[in-house]
Amino acid sequence: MDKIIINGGHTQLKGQVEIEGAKNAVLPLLAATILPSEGETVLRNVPILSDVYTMNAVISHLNIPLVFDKQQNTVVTQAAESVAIEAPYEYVSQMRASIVVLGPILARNGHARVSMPGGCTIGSRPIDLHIRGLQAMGAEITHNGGFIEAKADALHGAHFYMDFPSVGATQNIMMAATLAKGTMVLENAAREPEIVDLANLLNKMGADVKGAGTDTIVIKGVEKMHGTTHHVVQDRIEAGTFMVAAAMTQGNVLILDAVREHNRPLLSKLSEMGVDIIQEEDGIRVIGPETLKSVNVKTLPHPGFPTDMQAQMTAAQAVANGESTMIETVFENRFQHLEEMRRMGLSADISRNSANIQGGGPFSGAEVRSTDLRASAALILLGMVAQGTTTVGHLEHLDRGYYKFHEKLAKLGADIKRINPKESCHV
Ligand SMILES: CC(=O)N[C@H]1[C@@H](OP(=O)(O)OP(=O)(O)OC[C@H]2O[C@@H](n3ccc(=O)[nH]c3=O)[C@H](O)[C@@H]2O)O[C@H](CO)[C@@H](O)[C@@H]1O
Ligand SMILES: C=C(OP(=O)(O)O)C(=O)O
Repeated sequence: MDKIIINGGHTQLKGQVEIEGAKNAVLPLLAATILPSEGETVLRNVPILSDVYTMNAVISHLNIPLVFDKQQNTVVTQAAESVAIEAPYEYVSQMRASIVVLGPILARNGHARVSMPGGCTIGSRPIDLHIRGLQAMGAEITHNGGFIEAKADALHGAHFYMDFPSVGATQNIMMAATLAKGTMVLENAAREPEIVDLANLLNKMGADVKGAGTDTIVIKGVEKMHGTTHHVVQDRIEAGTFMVAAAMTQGNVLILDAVREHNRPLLSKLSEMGVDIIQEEDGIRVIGPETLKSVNVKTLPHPGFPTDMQAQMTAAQAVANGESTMIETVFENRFQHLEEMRRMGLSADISRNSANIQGGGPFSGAEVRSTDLRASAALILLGMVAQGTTTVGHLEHLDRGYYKFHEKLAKLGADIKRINPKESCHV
């Protein structure tokens, strides 16, 4: 099994780093390729990640011809005359995000069968909002044999208020509404940059989506959609991870083409911690201070502090001077990395969704395991600060969302290597 080995305690990251296209944008964009009934769709800046392979497999399974050119980071799909109705367990069990094919398959076929995604290590992750949104548009939904089956002779527009601004539900409902009759008004919608990226692609495909990036999205149904070309937005979570890495290692790193607007809550917290943030022509430079100051952080839906940066920010609080509280409000079980960090010397008390962190260390290298995607990145960041050798296992989580993470860190000066690279998952 692959492992990352870090020799830490002396790392000062320096240089510049390129960031990939966003995992959380490209997965729904790939799902949107189900919608066009004519033409070719070209997605550029597609990251080489195991989740992308999984979504590509789902799309191909639906009879949509798809070619992934890894040299060019491009996916090309051809509109299918007839799209299959079923996304099987085999794929959905590998990646929860495959649930976002439900809306587009239903929109194209009037009938969709998607395996129930189930929970994952960070929480139970129900899909009630996806289902209620589709029901509001006239879909009949049944659960049978581990599948959700959705049927609608003709989806229609409606008003739907989401109890919580779910990212996936917003994407599913938006895509279902593109080909519905009439106007869909989605209130308390998610506002993430990845939602805006999806709306931009849908509009280029001929849809009529307005308000993405605000809490009310209005989708006027159109007769049909066509292929187009689209550049996937930058991964703000990968960018943020390198920002935190620079901050934790007294580093000086230029995050190329980073978008300040997409990482505002993180940048503001890093500034409070004493980190220098400089906007340059080519990106954002992050300079870590000699000693980081602790700050309290609470995760929230965008534009609040992203839950996908919580583990990495917890690693930063661990090395910062002082006590801090991390409150996780989005997922109910997203503190497993703390247990692994304890093995490296972390002192933290967890009470429900709140962790009190006594920062400052000292930290020593240890053998730890990734428990989820962002936990793996956070453990590697702490490993760069801890004295001695840290070994991080279960890299299948890391490969879902980071492309050549260890190589990028090594290029910035970290003493890090990955062993058994041949067995690595597609990457
Ligand atoms: C592929 C992708 O883009 N994944 C991101 C997406 O996940 P995802 O789209 O799954 O996240 P959601 O925004 O839907 O979930 C947020 C919260 O809402 C709850 N919920 C969601 C749907 C629903 O029908 N009912 C319900 O109760 C979830 O259990 C969770 O507690 O947004 C999350 C929140 O920013 C990120 O951490 C994930 O990285
Ligand atoms: C939780 C994440 O992703 P997913 O929703 O794909 O599990 C993440 O990207 O941190």
